[in-house]
Amino acid sequence: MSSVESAKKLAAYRAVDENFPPAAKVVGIGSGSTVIYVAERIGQLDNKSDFVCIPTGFQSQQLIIDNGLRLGTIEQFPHIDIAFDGADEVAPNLDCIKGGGACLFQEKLVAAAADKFIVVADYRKKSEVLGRQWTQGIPIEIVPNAYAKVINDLKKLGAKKVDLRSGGKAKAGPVITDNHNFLLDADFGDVKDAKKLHDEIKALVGVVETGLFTDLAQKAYFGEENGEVSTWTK
Ligand SMILES: O=C(CO)[C@H](O)[C@H](O)COP(=O)(O)O
Repeated sequence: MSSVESAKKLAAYRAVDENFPPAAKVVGIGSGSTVIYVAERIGQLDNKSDFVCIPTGFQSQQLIIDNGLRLGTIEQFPHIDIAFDGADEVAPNLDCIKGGGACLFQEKLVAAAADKFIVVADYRKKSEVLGRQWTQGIPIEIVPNAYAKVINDLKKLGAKKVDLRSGGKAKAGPVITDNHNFLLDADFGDVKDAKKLHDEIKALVGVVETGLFTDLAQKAYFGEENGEVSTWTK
């Protein structure tokens, strides 16, 4: 296993071991490559028939099923005890950029519905200022036919570059999210006030949600290159 992969696993296992409430009834499961290890660890619990897991997208739903966990929906269980998720970049105040895996809307829905939101990541995600490590831009989910207007609006707000995320080799044309929307990646350089920028972007007609997660995470676990785990707490 590479050092990055083992860092992800260490962070995820430690986060579950230290935070999973013995009496949990509803648990949010995020998306991405680090959360794979969260689902694996939760799947090793003896009491896994006692709680349901709420996914943040298609991949997350498969992780829940593959690890023998009970699947529920956010419509059935709008109050979540604890949610675990990865991040693309984390600032010391625990503001995050998320959405690299195109799941940001459901990830934010689950995080916002959770009493406790724990971030798991490897050492590359730590950042003094958001926008310095994750340089491809802030992911923004938009209603498809609004894309041209929202690109113009984002440039007026100060974005240096805005890309309509494409499917690359896997799909000609734009990525379609689990909610049948498009994604923009907007590069604003250093993000000094994530809440303010989020509010400005969210106010644009056509925007569904932004990948700026502010005031949501209580603790972040980082797997380090040397095999240790460090934490940042709000
Ligand atoms: O926000 C996300 C998906 O939309 C992921 O949580 C984020 O991209 C981190 O993924 P990984 O653990 O693979 O680095």
